[in-house]
Amino acid sequence: MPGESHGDAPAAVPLQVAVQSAALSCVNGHQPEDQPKTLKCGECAKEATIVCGGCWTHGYCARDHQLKGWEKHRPKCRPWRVGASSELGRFMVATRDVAAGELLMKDSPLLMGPKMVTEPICLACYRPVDGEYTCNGCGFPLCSADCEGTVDHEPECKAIRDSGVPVKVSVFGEENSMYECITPLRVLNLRNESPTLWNKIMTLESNCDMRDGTEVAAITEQTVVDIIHNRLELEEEYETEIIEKVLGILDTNAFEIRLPDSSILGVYSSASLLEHDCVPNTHRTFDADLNLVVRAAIPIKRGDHLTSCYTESIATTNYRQEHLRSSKYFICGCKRCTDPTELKAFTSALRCTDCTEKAEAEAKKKKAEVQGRGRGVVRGGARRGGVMNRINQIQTSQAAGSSQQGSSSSTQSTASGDNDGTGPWIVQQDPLSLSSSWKCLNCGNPCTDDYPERITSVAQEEAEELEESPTVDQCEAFIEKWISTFHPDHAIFVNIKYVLVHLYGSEEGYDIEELTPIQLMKKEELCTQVLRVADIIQPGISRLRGSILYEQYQALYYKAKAMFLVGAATSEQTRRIAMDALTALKECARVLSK
Ligand SMILES: C[S@@+](CC[C@H](N)C(=O)[O-])C[C@H]1O[C@@H](n2cnc3c(N)ncnc32)[C@H](O)[C@@H]1O
Repeated sequence: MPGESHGDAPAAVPLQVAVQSAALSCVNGHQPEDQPKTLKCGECAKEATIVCGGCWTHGYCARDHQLKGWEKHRPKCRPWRVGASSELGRFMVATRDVAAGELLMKDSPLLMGPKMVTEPICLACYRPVDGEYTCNGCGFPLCSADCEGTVDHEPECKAIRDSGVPVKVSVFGEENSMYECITPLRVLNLRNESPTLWNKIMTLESNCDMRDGTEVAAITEQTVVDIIHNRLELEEEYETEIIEKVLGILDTNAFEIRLPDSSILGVYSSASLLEHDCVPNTHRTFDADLNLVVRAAIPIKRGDHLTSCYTESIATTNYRQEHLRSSKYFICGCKRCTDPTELKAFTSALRCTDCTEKAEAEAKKKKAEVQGRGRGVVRGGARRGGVMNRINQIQTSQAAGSSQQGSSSSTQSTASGDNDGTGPWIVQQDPLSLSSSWKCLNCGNPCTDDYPERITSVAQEEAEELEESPTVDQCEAFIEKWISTFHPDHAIFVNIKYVLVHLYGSEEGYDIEELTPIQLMKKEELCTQVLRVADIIQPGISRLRGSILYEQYQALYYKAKAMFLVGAATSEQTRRIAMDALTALKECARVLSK
């Protein structure tokens, strides 16, 4: 038709196929909202025979009506559909190729509330509170009278009011378990107050069968169920099974929303269907109205599942597996988890002492030979010490494209090297098996018993303590202490290096303007090391990459300036470093603008 463009309209899918898929994805006995029900043609209201192959939810009587209606449907259409399998439950599948950064969904919250254990926060605006103002109805601290009587706060306020015993929160600024039944109560309240929202939430996976008999279920039984039944006297209103189902749904599906001064929970309908993968292909953010915005992090192919990471991404395979098993009740079989090297990210790998010692001895021998041969030649070359020497070393390694730029010649360098999967790295042979042995990729020697787990947890504990109030010196000392034990890209190091990258430029005495060229190079090296891992475990659009790229830009920009000023770089060299800084900044802007 003249003037109409529907060349990019999705293919047509026979209605029968869509109905079968909907039946498959109809779990928990509920028909998901977005699946075809009674389908009429969007153009003429006749019985539909096909559906739009983009979203699989919009029906037409025939292809010509689909093409005619495409411009109208386009804004509502989406590039994914819901699928289902016995292993995964429901999941999302791309119905066409999707470009990195493309919007996949903008999901509004079905419900929000405090985390089960949280510092005291206002139950209306979620800002931290100090107890100066308390709700006249229920006694919970709020930030002001404006927050009293808000719709969000009403369910728990009413339940407490009705019980006749107001709450008294007396400890502030630290985690408090008095908040654990608030969000469950808000969900339960929907059963009477908003059946539509209630039904939407009830279609979400609760993992009830798997939770049954677990420690988590036992604890919640003693706390949340007890408070609701005995303290609030709502036993007749909410039976134990429904409270447990709500708790299971919250555990399995609630997203943590990080606000400027606190963290809360949000329940979302579509985004809950994202499948887990330790290398996700989507990126999540929250907009100002706390809608969950999901974009493709990398290019996604038609037929690929849309995935998100449910657990800490910078963590060892054992940590991720344990977290997913105990809180989401599944064993992750993703490519990262099943590969002993984690796709060469090496975030769980230890260092083989035997191989490292051998390599060090060889390196020493070679160095002595070279020094013996070169004696008399080097001496005349006026070995420049200090900054200039170091700058020269780094420039040389940069020119050679070395991945170990700026690192010492030590085989225990903190830089990422030997990442081709053959280095002296001790990895788990079968990462999904709890009894798997650990072996060195180089010499094949096995590691004794539970040593990897034990040493990792000792270092992890130390790292967590350090992260509470870290300093540059402490982070450097930590890396120095553990570098002979772990791969330089071990998750513990990546986390500490992430902190360190930011401290170089922000800690008192380490202001970005005041950093020496050596310190700027150190910051740059650390960025390169963290980015190597980030590119594998959080590729494309990711907060981790965005944040490090910004620090890399800063390091390069100030390095160019500092080197030029001390005469350590020519104009051409300075221009090249500045161009690298610009490239990092451009990529940072691309990543963070999504
Ligand atoms: C947030 S829900 C995802 C939607 C869910 N599949 C459904 O049908 O409602 C999380 C649950 O989905 C399943 N799941 C998600 N990703 C998985 C994966 N990679 N492997 C196995 N099960 C997975 C697990 O049962 C998990 O507890």
